[in-house]
Amino acid sequence: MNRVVCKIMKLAPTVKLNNGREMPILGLGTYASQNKEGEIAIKHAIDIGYRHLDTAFFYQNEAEVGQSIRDKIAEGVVKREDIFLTTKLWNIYHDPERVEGACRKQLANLGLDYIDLYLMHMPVGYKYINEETLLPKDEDGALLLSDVDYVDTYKAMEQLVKSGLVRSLGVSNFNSEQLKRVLDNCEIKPVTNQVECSPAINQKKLIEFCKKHDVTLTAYTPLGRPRPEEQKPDYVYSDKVKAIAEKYNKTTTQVALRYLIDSGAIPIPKSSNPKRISENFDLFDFSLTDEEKAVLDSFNTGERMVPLNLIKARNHKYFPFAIEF
Ligand SMILES: NC(=O)C1=CN([C@@H]2O[C@H](COP(=O)(O)OP(=O)(O)OC[C@H]3O[C@@H](n4cnc5c(N)ncnc54)[C@H](OP(=O)(O)O)[C@@H]3O)[C@@H](O)[C@H]2O)C=CC1
Ligand SMILES: O=C1CO[C@H](CO)[C@@H](O)[C@@H]1O
Repeated sequence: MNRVVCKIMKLAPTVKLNNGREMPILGLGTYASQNKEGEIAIKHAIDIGYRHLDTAFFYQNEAEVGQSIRDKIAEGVVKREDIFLTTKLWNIYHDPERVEGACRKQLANLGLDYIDLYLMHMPVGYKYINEETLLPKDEDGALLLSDVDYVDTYKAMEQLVKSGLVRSLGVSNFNSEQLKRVLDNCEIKPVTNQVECSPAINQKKLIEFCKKHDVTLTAYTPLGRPRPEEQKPDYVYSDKVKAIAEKYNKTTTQVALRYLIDSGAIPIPKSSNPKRISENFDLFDFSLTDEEKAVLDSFNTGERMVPLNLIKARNHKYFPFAIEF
C-alpha cells in the first residue's frame, strides 16, 4: 500500500485588519536582501511558512522579491493569494500626480498585478529629480525636501485601491498626530503604521493609540540590528534575557520577537541567512509571563537605530520624531 506522507506546515497566525483582510503577525524584512542571496533567502522563508514579506522601492530589490514569489507560485508551494506582500511609496513620489506612476513601476518591478499593502514610507517627501535619484541633495550634501502634504499623497494612494492595484493602505514612520490627521481626512483607513519597534523602543504608547483607532502597528528593526562585534543591543547579551531564553529553549532574539508579538506589534525581522530565517519564525510554541515581559520592558530607552536624522529633515514641518510618540 502506498503511504501518503502529508507534511503539515505551520504558518504564522493572522490578524484581522480594519478592512476585513488578514495579515500574518510575523513577516520577513528584506532591507539589504539583494541579488541571488536575497532570492535564496526569500524562497527559503516561503518554503518554511513565511507568508508576509516586506519590501520597498527604496530597497531596490522588488525584482528579487517578486521573482522569488513567482517562482514559488510556479513550483506550487503557494498561490498568489497566500502571500501578503507589503511595499512602500518612496519619498520622491509624494506629489499626487506621481503616485500612480510610482505604483505601476513597482508592480512592473515585482512582476505582480497587485500589492497587498502599500505604505507611504515617510511623512516627509523629497524633491523629485529623476527616478534614479532616491536621495536628492544640494551641493552641500543637504537632502532636498518637498513640502507636499502627506494627506494629499494619501488621497492619491486611495485611488490605487479603487483601481485594484493595491488591496490595503498604510503609513510608516508616522507619529500619533500625523496618523490621526490621516484618519480624520481619509476615505480608506490605513491598516497599519510601520515604525521602529524593538526592546529598545517598545512603542507602548503608540501601540495603544493605534489599537484605539483599529490600526495595527508593524514593528520594523525589531531585533535592533544585532552587532555581535559590539555586543549590542543590550537585551541580546543580558543574563536575565538569556535565562528566559533558556527556560523556553529559545534564543534571546526569539524572546525579543515573542515580546513584541505579546505586546501587540507585528514584527518583520530581516535575515538573509536560512538558519536565522527559520529561527525568527519559530515563535509560536511559547509566550512570556508578565514578569518576563517586565524584564524586556527594562531595555526601553527610546533610542532609535533609524532616527531619520537626515540633514534638514529634523527641521521639516512633517518630521515625525519631534514629539513623544
Ligand atoms: N519603514 C521603514 O522606514 C523601515 C522598514 N524596515 C523594514 O523592517 C525590516 C527589519 O528591520 P532591519 O532594519 O532590517 O533590522 P532587524 O532588527 O530585522 O535586524 C536585521 C539584522 O539582524 C541580523 N539578524 C537577523 N536575525 C537574527 C538572529 N536571529 N540573530 C542574530 N542576528 C540576526 C541580520 O543579519 P543576517 O541577514 O545575516 O541574518 C541583519 O543584520 C527591514 O528589513 C525592512 O523590511 C526597516 C527599517 C526602516
Ligand atoms: O526602510 C528603510 C530601511 O532602513 C533605512 C536606514 O537604515 C531607512 O532609511 C529606510 O527607511
